[in-house]
Amino acid sequence: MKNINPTQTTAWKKLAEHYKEVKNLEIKELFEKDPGRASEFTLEWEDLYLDFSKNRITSKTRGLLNELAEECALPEAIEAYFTGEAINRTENRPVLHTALRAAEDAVIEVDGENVISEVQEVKRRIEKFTNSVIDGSKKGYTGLAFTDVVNIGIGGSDLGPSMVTEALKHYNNHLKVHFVSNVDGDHVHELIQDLNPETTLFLVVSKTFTTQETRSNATTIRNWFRKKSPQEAVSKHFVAVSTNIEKVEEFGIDIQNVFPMWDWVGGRFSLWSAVGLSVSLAVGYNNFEALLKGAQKMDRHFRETDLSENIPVQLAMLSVWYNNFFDAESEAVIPYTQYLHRLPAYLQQAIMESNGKSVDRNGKKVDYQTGTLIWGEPGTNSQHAFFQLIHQGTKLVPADFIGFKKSLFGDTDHHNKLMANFFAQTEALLQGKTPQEVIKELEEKGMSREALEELLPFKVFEGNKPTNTVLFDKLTPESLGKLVAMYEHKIFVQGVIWNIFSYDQWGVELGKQLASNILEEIENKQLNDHDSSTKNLLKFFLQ
Ligand SMILES: O=P(O)(O)OC[C@H]1O[C@](O)(CO)[C@@H](O)[C@@H]1O
Repeated sequence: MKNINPTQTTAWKKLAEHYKEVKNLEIKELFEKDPGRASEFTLEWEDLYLDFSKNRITSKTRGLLNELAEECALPEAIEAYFTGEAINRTENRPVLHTALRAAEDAVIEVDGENVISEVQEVKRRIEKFTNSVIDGSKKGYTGLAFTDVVNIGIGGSDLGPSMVTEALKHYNNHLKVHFVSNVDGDHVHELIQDLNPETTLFLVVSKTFTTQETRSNATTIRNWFRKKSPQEAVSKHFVAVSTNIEKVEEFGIDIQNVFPMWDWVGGRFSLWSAVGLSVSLAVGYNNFEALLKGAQKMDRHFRETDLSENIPVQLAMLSVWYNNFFDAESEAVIPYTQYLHRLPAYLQQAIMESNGKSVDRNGKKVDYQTGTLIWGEPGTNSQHAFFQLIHQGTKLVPADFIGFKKSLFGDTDHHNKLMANFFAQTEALLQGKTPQEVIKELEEKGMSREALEELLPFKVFEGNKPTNTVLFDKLTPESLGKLVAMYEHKIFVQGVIWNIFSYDQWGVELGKQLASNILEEIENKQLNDHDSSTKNLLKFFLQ
């Protein structure tokens, strides 16, 4: 991958000039002037309809953003990504979550070995295991079939599987799937008090198998389980997903019960591997496979489509436009389905752990903005929570609105209301409400001139707030796969443009180290040297 400072490119300089022409443009005027605007800035692909016309862009902006992508050598970078080049340079690893959903006959080599056969082998194991748990042929230590599954993991070993399991709840079978992640003991104790050890399967999911939270939760659960069952029962109830077989064995999980994963899969991109075992158990292997299929289709689209028509590329470049030229610090993701209520949390890790970097690929501190802050909640709940700030606050918050033409239960009354809000919000954010419109409205209500003038400034909406609308036919495993892969590739593109390494996460280490030192001090009631704030806090805690 090339090493290019984006701000030194010709396209960046042109964009900086162009920004001055565009920054005060009103999107609604652009619509008035150009009847073809909506179709110009819409991409339709399979069951996905992406409308990005409600953005502060013109055709020239789009052209320049595409030039920037070209100048930053994005096409070559995409090839390096898909073909297994070690683009995670600080860990010297390829980044191959795409191999997990590649076609069976694909050839992707790591150290001269085609990894696809191994991937397929693990998938067959996932399938067999899933079927045996669902049909009840795999039994617990007293001969009963499993009713509950607990995924023990954190970060990428939790957020992806739990987001997808929630998203696909409609497709669930009889198994109840739970997630425990936080090292907060109240999380795990709250969960186990209602579980029957005879009918519960535990999946200990940890790429490294060294993560404090996961090891603590797994230990607590194993101790609880051991009190209620004979020693040999552990092998019937505990399964692990990890790259670290040694540590798994040391922990006491039968080696036969280990599903491997690989160093070339980043934790936050691992839901497509055996890390997604909980998903497969919850919705059945065929649905898991359909999820992968959706992602595979998005991979193809991303790899094979011209930059200007490429969905993840266009979304990424718009995000760069707001982040680096408009100084927008955050982006909201608003899914109009309750099923996707964990999507913002999932994307927080995927996006912020990947692109929250301030050192470029030369090891030099960047002098431009990188990773955006991500936040969101489902609509319509979010409308009654933080939309006030998006509509009338001082900050610019570009937002992705994600909706579906059909609901899953087919209640059209509700769905029409939901989607009316979906369309109304992006329109309101675009149009705003002018002083004239407010005056007219208040006059019609018979308000006195004096009262009207006092109220006027509070009732005006500036509008001109950018949104992308992502509309799918229906929330299915396949459409979800496409959606998640779309964001994964958006992350990749932004990392290329910002010239940073998106696939390491050194920034999470320091806190872990300090926590382990402080734990020792707390346990021994012996405080070491700290800043006076931390020292006082620790003293207060220990009192
Ligand atoms: O799967 P593991 O190794 O337990 O790691 C869990 C999470 O911890 C991190 O390394 C850091 O928070 C994430 O990247 C990862 O998803």
